[in-house]
Amino acid sequence: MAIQKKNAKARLDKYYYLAKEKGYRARAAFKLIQLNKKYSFLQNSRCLLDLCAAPGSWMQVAAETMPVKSLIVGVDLAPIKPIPRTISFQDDITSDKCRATIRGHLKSWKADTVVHDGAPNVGTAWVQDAFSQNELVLASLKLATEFLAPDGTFVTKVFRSKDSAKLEWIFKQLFSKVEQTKPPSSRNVSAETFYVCRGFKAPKHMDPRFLDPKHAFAEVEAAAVNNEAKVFNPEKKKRKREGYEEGDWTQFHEAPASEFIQTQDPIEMLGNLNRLHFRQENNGDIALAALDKLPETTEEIRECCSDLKVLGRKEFKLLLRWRLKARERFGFRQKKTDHVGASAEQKAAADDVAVEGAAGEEVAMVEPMDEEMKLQEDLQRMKDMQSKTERKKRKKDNERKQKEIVRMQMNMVTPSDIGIEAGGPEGSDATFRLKDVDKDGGVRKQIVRGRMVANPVPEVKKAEEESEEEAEDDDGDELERQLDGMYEDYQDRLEQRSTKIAAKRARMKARGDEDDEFEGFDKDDKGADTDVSSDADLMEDEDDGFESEGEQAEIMTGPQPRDREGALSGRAASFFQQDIFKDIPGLEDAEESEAEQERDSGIDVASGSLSPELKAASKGDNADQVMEVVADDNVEDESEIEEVATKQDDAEDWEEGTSRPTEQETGRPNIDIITAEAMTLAHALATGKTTKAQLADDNFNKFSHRDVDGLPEWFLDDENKHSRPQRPITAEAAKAIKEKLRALNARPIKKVREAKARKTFRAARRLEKLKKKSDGLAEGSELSEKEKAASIAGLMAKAKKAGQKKRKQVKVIKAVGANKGSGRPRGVKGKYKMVDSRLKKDVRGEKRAAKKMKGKR
Ligand SMILES: C[S@@+](CC[C@H](N)C(=O)[O-])C[C@H]1O[C@@H](n2cnc3c(N)ncnc32)[C@H](O)[C@@H]1O
Repeated sequence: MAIQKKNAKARLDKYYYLAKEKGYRARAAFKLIQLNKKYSFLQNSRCLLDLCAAPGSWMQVAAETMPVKSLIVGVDLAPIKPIPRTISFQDDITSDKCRATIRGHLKSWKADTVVHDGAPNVGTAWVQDAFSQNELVLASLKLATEFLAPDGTFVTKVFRSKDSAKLEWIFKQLFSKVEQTKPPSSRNVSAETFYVCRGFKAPKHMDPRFLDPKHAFAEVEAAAVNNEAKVFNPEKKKRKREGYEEGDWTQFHEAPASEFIQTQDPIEMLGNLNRLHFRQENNGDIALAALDKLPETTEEIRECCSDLKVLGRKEFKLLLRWRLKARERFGFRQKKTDHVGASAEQKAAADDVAVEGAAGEEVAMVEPMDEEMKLQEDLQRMKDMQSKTERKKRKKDNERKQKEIVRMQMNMVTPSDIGIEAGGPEGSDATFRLKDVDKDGGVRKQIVRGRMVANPVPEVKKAEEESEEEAEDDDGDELERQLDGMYEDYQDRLEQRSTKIAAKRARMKARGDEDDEFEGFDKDDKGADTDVSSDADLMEDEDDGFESEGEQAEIMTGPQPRDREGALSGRAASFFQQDIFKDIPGLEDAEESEAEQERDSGIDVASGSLSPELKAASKGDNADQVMEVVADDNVEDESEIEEVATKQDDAEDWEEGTSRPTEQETGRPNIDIITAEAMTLAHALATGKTTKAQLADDNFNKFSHRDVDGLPEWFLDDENKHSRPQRPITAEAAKAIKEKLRALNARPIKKVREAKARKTFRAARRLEKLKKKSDGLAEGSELSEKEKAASIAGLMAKAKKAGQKKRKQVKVIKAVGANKGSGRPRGVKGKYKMVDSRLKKDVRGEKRAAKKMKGKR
């Protein structure tokens, strides 16, 4: 009961509610509305006949849509409440009485449109429903042919069934245009569909059998079942699209095996049955018993007989051979088949399965496959297999490439990943083959960083050509080179993320023994911070004075800018080095305060108290070790972001003419200590707890003088990281580093500092202008002193105002009179806010409530 209720509820869809709202008697109204929208037959009709019209929603729609004074006649088994401008009556549309009544109503008129939405009373079996609905359709068509005007339209509902095609054929004989459609308001779950038949041909004579359901839906003899195909091509299963046989209520069919031996058509049996059994019925079957005992009836044969639906060609042949042998044993007469022109093998094969009985007995032949067909089949199978594997491979490759791209874009590619893939199985045509990328890593860098260009730049092409030439290189060497290149890229990326590593690399460069490979801080680099002209251009536009993100990222790759200018970016630093900034006190202050901060941070205190040993160590061989300890990864706090400036770095940094004292002048090494470990070491040296010799000694181990020739850089880096003893750190050193970091954190961020500097710069410029103007006023004009003073005061006020940001005023409009209601009040421009007494009360109420709550707490 509950389920029924639920289903009934589910049927109340939007069309149900729409019909209710519009006053239609049934949701079916929308079907006619939608059909008419598509085919526009109602507008041009003057006379309409509605067959099966109750409760009358189609008649309502017709009355609404058809021209005034149109004739609308509706009939149904059920009574129809009167509808204005329409005639309705109660009758069975299949009856003669109904036809006569319609005639009486139409008189001499002919209908322009006949519509039929009939549905037999449901509740019986579906097949029966469909059949009676089709009968109803034929009955309505019969009436239509009688009352329709030539070229008229017939619209009918049809339930999809195997007879709908027959109906469609009939419609096509009577109408010039027949279209099947399902309006959106017709539920998807419903099998109903609509036929709109236009252009009634109005034939003068019609065979009465034409619209007789018995004739119209008479079964055409079913095509013979191709059992041979079932038996000899069992792999190709045909779906039962037309349903199961009439009267065949079971899905499982079996027969005694003896019947299979005796039958004239063994193929038919094998094709239709599910099982051949050896079961003895009550009255007994001697033939079956004998067959059961035959030595030819092996276990395999029994197994095959037990489920014929799963057998393949081989098994069917086996059964057919078994049948022949059994027949031979039972003395059935065999007929030699004449295979004229057939090959010996074909004959043998055919003989194998030919059923030879008495003279004139029907023979079932199994045509053997000839050689060519076999070959073709094999070839086809092989081709299929090959294309399948290729497809699989392509799919796999595509998936891998997709993943690789995503990883590249996310900067997640590690050298080892690429290394594996580069040497992987993709072959020479792989899109991301790194072999094809230039050796200096330019393009490769772009690829690894996910900035790959769509069209290869000339260098890439060149690299491709080169790589083709190099293709004969030893694979091992190539892989090694690629690994090295990738390792460099990896280092670059790490460097971008961590200034500490950048500092380490800078030190290595300064040491003089370095690599040409590391070019991160090359002065000629296009993105380098020393390009003053371009920087000036960039900063000219004050509003977007900050670099674009990409540029910023590049600037951030090098550690120098912050070293040199106290956290101002290289471009900003260069910009502020212009003459115009010389006299701006704020800017100098900012720089000085930076420098002071740095001095006060305790770093210089520590480095200043370095013993001569450490100073010497920092310059000598041991400096490497000290520095490396300084920048060692073994730190608790990853946020240690101070860079180390060596002597050489400093020399380069201050070339530009700033007045920072050199190392020689101060007599102190410009060393920053950034790890607790380095601080411990420095303390130990400073306090004399250790000596330079001791330090050198400590850093000596069995790996110190190993032969590093030919070892890849990534390997050495790794070794350097792990072949060094872990040094203890002291509490004081850790505290000192913490202090230093605190001081660092207290600094305003770079962007804030830059913004402040820009503000100061603008103020200075304004002042400059003001000064010029007031000078002009004071000197040139013939104004009195008082007037001059007033104009200067005015200028100053103006300049001050210009410095302040203008705030857009918001007009407050009271919502009374004409201002009440929605939309912008008349005569009000710009931002405005509407207030009314309600809002005022609400705000006051909120405030009161908040106060109360506060008091409670
Ligand atoms: C879906 S309703 C029609 C709805 C109608 N088009 C409307 O808009 O209100 C189907 C109708 O067909 C009618 N019907 C079924 N068999 C009939 C027959 N033999 N003669 C007349 N009407 C019949 C039923 O009484 C039922 O009212």
